[in-house]
Parts: sequence; C-alpha cells; structure tokens
Amino acid sequence: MKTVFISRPMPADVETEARQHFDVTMRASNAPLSQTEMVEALEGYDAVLPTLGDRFSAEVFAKATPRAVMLANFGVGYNHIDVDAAKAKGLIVSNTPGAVTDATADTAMTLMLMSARRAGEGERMVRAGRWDGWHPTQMLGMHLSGKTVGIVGMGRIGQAIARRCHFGFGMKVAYFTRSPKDLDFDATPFDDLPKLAAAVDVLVLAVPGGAGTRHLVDADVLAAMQPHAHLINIARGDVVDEEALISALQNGSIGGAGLDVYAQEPDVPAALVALENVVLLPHLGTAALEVRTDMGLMALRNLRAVLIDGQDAPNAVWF
Ligand SMILES: NC(=O)c1ccc[n+]([C@@H]2O[C@H](COP(=O)([O-])OP(=O)(O)OC[C@H]3O[C@@H](n4cnc5c(N)ncnc54)[C@H](O)[C@@H]3O)[C@@H](O)[C@H]2O)c1
Ligand SMILES: O=C(O)[C@H](O)CO
Repeated sequence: MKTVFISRPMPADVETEARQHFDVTMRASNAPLSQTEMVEALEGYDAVLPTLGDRFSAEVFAKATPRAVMLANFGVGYNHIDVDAAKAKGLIVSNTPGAVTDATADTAMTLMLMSARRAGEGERMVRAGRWDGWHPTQMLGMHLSGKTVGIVGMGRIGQAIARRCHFGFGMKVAYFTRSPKDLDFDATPFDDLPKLAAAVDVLVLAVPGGAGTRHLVDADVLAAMQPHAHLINIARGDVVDEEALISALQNGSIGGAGLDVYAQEPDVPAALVALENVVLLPHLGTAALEVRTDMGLMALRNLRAVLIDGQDAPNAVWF
C-alpha cells in the first residue's frame, strides 16, 4: 500500500476512505506543520495531504529530498504552497475546486448581511444588556435589495456570490476580474478596480491569494469606496492592506467590513477587534461537515488517480 501523511485530523468519512486505500498516518494536532515536519513528511511518505497553514515554501522543498510525488491540498486555495518549487522537485499539486464553492458563497452572504445590517454590533448589545428596546431609528443599517454588489474575482465562488445577490436579493452586479466571463445573468464588467470600488455599495473579494493579489485592495481602492459601502473578504487576508482597512474603518471613510480571513491567521489585529463596524469570522468559509467531507474525498480521489491508477490528478493546479 502507498503511504500518505495527512496533516490534520479529518472528518470520519474521509479518514475511513483514506484508510481503505492507503497506509495512512493522520497527525493528531491541528497546529500548522513545522518546517521539520514538512521535510519529514516529504521524505517519509509517497504523498502528503496538507491544508492551509502548512507553508510548503521554496525553503522547505530546498531542504527535502522527497520520496513524495504529490501534495493533495485540502482546500481550493493553495497560496501556502510554492507550486514552482514543488514542481521543480517533481511533485504534483492538486486542490479541491467546486467542493467549497456554495459554502463559501454562503459565508460571503452571511458577512454581507451581518455587516450591512449591523448584526454583530446588535448581538453584542443584547448580550451586554445594553438594549433599551425597539424604536424607529434604532441601529439603522443598509438595506441590500436594489443595491449594487461589486465582485472582485468572478471565478467559481465570485459567480456563486453574484447569483445569490442577483437572484436572491435583487441586487445589481458589477465585477472586476482577470479574464472576460460569459455569464448567464446581467453583470457589468469594469476594467479598473478603483472605478468598480467607487460604483458599488458592497465590494466582495473572491480572488486567489498569493503574490499576484497581495494588497490588491490598498489605501487607494479603499479611498475610492463610498462612505456607506461595505467591504467583504472571503478570499485571503493579504489581498487587503489590513492597516489601510483599519484606518478606513476608524475614520469612517467606508461603512463597514465583513472578514473571514486575515493576513496573519489566527492573529487578528487588536485594532480590528476594537471596532464596532467590522464583522470578524474565524475562516468559516467551508466549515460544514458535508463540505469538509467532500473536500477530503476530492483530495483522496486525486491521490488515488496518481498513486493507485497511474493517471493524471483530476484537479492538478497546473497543466
Ligand atoms: N474563506 C474561505 O474559507 C475560502 C473558501 C474557499 C476559497 N477561498 C478563497 O477563494 C479563492 C477563490 O476560489 P475559487 O474557487 O472561486 O477560484 P477561481 O479560480 O474559480 O476564481 C478566482 C477568480 O479570480 C480571478 N483573478 C485572479 N487574479 C485576479 C486579479 N489579480 N484580479 C482580478 N481577478 C483575478 C480569476 O480570473 C478567477 O476568475 C480561493 O483561491 C481561496 O483563496 C476562501
Ligand atoms: O481555500 C479554501 O478552500 C479554504 O480557505 C479552506 O477551506
């Protein structure tokens, strides 16, 4: 049997399926792998099933003489893996596209509603015993129906968010993305991000992380947003300049923000935690048992294709 190292405890169905096909070592800890652990995993097993937080950097690959032929990432985002360095050492990298799409789009809608309708702030008020009863002008937020959402990154998740906004909430959709999209609903393309930011009531980030999108939303993009507008980030933390976002929230140059991801997870800047006009979720995008099970089973299908059937990985991240 081929040996597979799984870097975190997995949902039960994923573990069962994995043990049916492979000689599995499933690490008991939920902490990110250390460099030493990553090198040992690459050298000691036929394949590794890592997840976000396990930073397979060029340095790690440089230190390893891999026996492993594959990294089957648990998750669609793989910005924690230096894929060029992996490829140079002969490894295939796969991910789990599609399995995460609806759940992550739902999380974007959760953040959008919570931020626009001040749900986090309201809940904190009730829990603190500070609610003095309903009145006509209490805690007035932004009504989403009829407003315009701007999607940054109109890929699988971006489109799932756009559909929810368009068909579910009667919102207008505008977007900025890398390559033209053929969409089956009305949406206005923008070729300039600050112009999109200026035109919308909610700006939603759904691009991949990594060097190409680091600080895509910087102080200029935030300054272009309207004072009532909300920023929603379900992508990766470093897509936004967090310091610039904190300033924009502190000085009220944007209406609010809803964040699922942070630049240095799990550290969330104290200045963000102190603010009322930001909703903070702990990277919950795919956090549902069915979804995490589908992600694991998809990663295993990729491992089986390569290690057992001698085929290409169906979800290799390059071609
Ligand atoms: N919060 C979570 O739990 C969670 C869950 C799943 C995915 N994600 C993140 O969401 C990302 C998107 O996932 P997906 O499945 O929709 O990927 P995808 O590849 O289908 O979509 C990404 C889109 O972004 C566009 N894009 C890339 N670079 C761009 C740039 N510089 N400017 C504008 N557009 C750009 C691409 O053309 C593509 O359309 C993942 O890479 C991951 O980082 C987060
Ligand atoms: O990229 C992903 O799939 C998420 O961030 C982890 O679920």
